[in-house]
Amino acid sequence: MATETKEYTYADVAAHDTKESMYVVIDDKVYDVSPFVDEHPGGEEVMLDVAGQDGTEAFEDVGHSDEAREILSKYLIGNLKRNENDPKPIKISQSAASSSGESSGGLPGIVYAVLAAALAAGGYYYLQLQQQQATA
Ligand code: HEM
Repeated sequence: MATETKEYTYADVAAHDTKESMYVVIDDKVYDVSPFVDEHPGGEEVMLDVAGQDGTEAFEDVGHSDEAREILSKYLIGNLKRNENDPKPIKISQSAASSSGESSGGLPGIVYAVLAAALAAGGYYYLQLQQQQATA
């Protein structure tokens, strides 16, 4: 009740990554879910996977019910104060898959940029073609 909008940094959250004291970030809000770990219908393992981290994607991927969201809201302790170099929300399924192969960093960004450029160019030529056809 007394805890209103306290601000936590990612480092504050990361310090609570055990079953006994577990903070988790969901949608930039910080939850102390320690009392719930044992009760979680999905098991404690998955909770431990996101303990002290941003579990937004993991939480959303499961498609939790409104009831689950209500339970979550009971454990709200504050807001996350994000810094630029904080890690991105982790995704359980991906972190398991990507642990085997190490791909070079920066690539996805370039891939998106090239795709966007290709789409833009494609759209432009398509419009030009249409105009040519209309005036012919
Ligand atoms: C952090 C706070 C969390 C809360 C309060 C929470 C709450 C709940 C609740 C109430 C259920 C029962 C089904 C429902 O109502 O949707 C559930 C199921 C489940 N949760 Fe969570 N959950 C949390 C985090 C997570 C995370 C991080 C994962 C990671 C993948 C996860 C995975 C699952 C799975 C797999 C089930 C389905 C279990 C089954 O039906 O056998 N949960 N959770």
